[in-house]
Amino acid sequence: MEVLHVSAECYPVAKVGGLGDVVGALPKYQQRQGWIAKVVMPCYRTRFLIEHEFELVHQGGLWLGPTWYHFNVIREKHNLLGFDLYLLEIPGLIEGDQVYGCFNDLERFTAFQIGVMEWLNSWRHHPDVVHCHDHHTGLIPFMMNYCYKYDYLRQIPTVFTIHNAQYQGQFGWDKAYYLPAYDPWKAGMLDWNHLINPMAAAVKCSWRVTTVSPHYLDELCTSAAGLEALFRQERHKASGILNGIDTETWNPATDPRIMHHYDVQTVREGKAANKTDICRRFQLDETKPLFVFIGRLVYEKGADLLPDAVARSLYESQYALNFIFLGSGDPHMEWLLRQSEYHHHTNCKSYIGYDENLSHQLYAAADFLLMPSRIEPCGLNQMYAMRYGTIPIVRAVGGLYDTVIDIGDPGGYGLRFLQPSVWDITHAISRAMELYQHPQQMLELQQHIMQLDFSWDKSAQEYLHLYAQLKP
Ligand SMILES: Nc1ncnc2c1ncn2[C@@H]1O[C@H](COP(=O)(O)OP(=O)(O)O[C@H]2O[C@H](CO)[C@@H](O)[C@H](O)[C@H]2O)[C@@H](O)[C@H]1O
Repeated sequence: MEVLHVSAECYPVAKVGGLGDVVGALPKYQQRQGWIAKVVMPCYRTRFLIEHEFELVHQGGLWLGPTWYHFNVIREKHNLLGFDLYLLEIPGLIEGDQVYGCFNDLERFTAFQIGVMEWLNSWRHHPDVVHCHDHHTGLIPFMMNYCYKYDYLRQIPTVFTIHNAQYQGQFGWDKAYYLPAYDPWKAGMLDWNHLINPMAAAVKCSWRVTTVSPHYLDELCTSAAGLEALFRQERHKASGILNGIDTETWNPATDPRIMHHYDVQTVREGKAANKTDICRRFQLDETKPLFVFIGRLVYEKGADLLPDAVARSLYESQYALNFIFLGSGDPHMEWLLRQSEYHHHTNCKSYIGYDENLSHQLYAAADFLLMPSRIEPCGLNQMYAMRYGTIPIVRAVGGLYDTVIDIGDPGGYGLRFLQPSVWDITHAISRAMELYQHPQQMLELQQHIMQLDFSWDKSAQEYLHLYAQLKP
């Protein structure tokens, strides 16, 4: 069985968020389970490209409307990631190390998808499945089905995984000429609300659709940024497969990014040593419980609620706790967090920016991780936190609902709250403070969550079952 993953991100080549983590790990686990897994992504000029050796495997050309682009496909030479990694270079269009947010994202990602189609069309054999991730690859299932040029690829099963349905990549019909000629009777497959919507097109045209947690799939049927009716309609071919985590990259016993390694037996001392380091760096009192938030600063993640929750919790607890925020994104939210630090500088610190090393160090040092998400398709941070013995405080939504059980419920090991509101977050923090007063109970919980199995093995198996059902 051979699967080709198509994605805009793949760790450690280029990562903006959780999509990169998943596409960097799932193929590796699939490969270990005896399949052939390959990844193709755009060739950004990241450090990975500069520091590793690549070989040219294909040269071709593509039309983006009236414009002709030459493209190359290069392969990483030494199989460093545990699977074949292909980068699609389009000189003059995909330049620089930026993944998203260029003025011409539409052209970059549409050309990337057409390039993938052209390359696939030239293969002498077929992959058994083409697995696309999120809207940047959402036009591929449509092109495989309805573009005359790619008739040869129609029999290949396609799977589309939704990591975040908030971003759909819509654009106007005036840009329809970017696509290679397609059956005009099928134009409706591209349309949602009078726009070309790659996310909707992928849901309609893929053989199977998956979401990154079962609960998120249920939520999409009632709340999907305008696509609810579509999800209800296509529910029969959709399933929720919970993400795993790469337990080799994320292992407190070996993680090269953290200062003090530890395991289940040494978690108390190990976390204390990491906490001391971090608290010294951020000039915080290490005897107080440490709460951290790590993530993209966007409305979905509820980051805007944090400043008020911090102020209230500090006031109620008489400044008996500390916060560190690591994130970047919406400038207004960045400003809010900076203001929070300014007003409560003895107890609250923020690092505005992206820092992979610091994120690992915070998972290792913190007592609690806050995730007040309004929307969370799966969430990886809570699983990383648990692997590092950090107790998650999460809003019961999407994958957070599927992965964290409240300590008040049988078998529980985390803290859950219902509403994305300052009041609910503050209440959850006060429950955590109460727990912190009982070191033995904390230790038992830490040891328990470190042993929970969130590895990819089970989920990779579920994808295998799914692929096996797809017979051309
Ligand atoms: N400033 C920063 N510095 C360092 N590291 C940072 C960082 N900001 C974020 N990260 C890292 O980026 C990743 C974020 O992953 P998430 O799953 O939480 O979110 P994201 O919303 O990007 O992913 C989407 O896709 C994933 C994968 O399917 C789903 O889990 C998720 O719910 C969905 O929203 C984690 O590895 C985190 O440590």
